[in-house]
Amino acid sequence: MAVSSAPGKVYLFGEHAVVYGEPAVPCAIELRARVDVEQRADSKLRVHAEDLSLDGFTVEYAGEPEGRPDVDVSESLLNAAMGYVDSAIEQVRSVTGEDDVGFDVTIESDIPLGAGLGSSAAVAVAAIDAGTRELGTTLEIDDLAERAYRTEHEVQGGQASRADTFCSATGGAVRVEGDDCRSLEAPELPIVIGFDGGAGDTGELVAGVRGLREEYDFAADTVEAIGDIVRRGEDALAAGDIEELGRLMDFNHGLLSALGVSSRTLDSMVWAARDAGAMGAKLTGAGGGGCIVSLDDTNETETALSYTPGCEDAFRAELAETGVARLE
Ligand SMILES: Nc1ncnc2c1ncn2[C@@H]1O[C@H](COP(=O)(O)OP(=O)(O)O)[C@@H](O)[C@H]1O
Ligand SMILES: C[C@@](O)(CCOP(=O)(O)O)CC(=O)O
Ligand SMILES: [Mg+2]
Repeated sequence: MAVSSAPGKVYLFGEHAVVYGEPAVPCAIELRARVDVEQRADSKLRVHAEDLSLDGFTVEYAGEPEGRPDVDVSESLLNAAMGYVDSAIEQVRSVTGEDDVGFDVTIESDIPLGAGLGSSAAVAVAAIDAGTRELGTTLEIDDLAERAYRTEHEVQGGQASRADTFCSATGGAVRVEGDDCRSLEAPELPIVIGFDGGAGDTGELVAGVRGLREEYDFAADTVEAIGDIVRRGEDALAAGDIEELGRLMDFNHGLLSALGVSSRTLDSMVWAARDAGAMGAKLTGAGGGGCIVSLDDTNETETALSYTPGCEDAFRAELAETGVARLE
């Protein structure tokens, strides 16, 4: 058996715009997905995912298509739910050339699903890493990140950036622009997260922004303006100017909101954080529901969020220095 874990992330800046070639700066956080992979004697895939529930049932399924879980949900929902693991296992088969190999896969994760903290990337990175190692191949981190990116690209309907997967594979703060992925020096950041208990569908939200961008020049300009914010944000990060980072995060949230990917609860959490004195606050990830990220070195934001209607959980997040971890 091989076991790997990989961290989730928050975006300091640049989600969505990064899909169209603008830069983005995500930052890995100490919430991890852990994936155990064991080769089977047959060619079946059996997945046990405690945290993935469909129609109220924990997902446990065996291979395609006859072994799909017997739950009353649409095919597209089923594909969105199983797609990342199925596609990660396909990557393992393709890297190793062992097309008929079967696996038992068990996933445990601290990262809420679909909430903008990069659970999909962490699961893809950890599954590909454990699966390839189970077959005797240890991938270089860059290769691992690239393979995990292909998984996200496939499941998100051909629309994904390398940001989440590179960040999860390497850990730390990173900068991604197209296929140029690099690690950044980052000061210690007082990250506070608010979670509304909900989720957004990354593929759908990305498609929504794409549509707006094609229809309206000013939406395309908005995407470019997010790129400008990220470039200013990099300077602020390099200078350790956390107040400026916060201002730029506020601006970034406004532009994401203009692109239609915020929600009432994300906006109320953002405002609660700002009212509590946070240096800045924005949604993180695809949006639609899920999490906001704010910067505050006092306890005020966390406390204010915990009393904010619609906020289910508020917590501080530590930067994860380690990306993929090879546990067994
Ligand atoms: N613990 C888990 N077990 C199984 N699949 C998971 C798990 N966490 C995430 N996933 C996969 O990732 C998808 C959520 O990814 P996504 O919509 O991109 O949101 P995010 O990456 O922001 O959490 C889930 O629908 C599922 O396919
Ligand atoms: C919206 C996007 O920029 C980030 C999505 O992040 P998440 O899956 O919501 O954690 C999409 C992408 O970069 O592939
Ligand atoms: Mg994702």
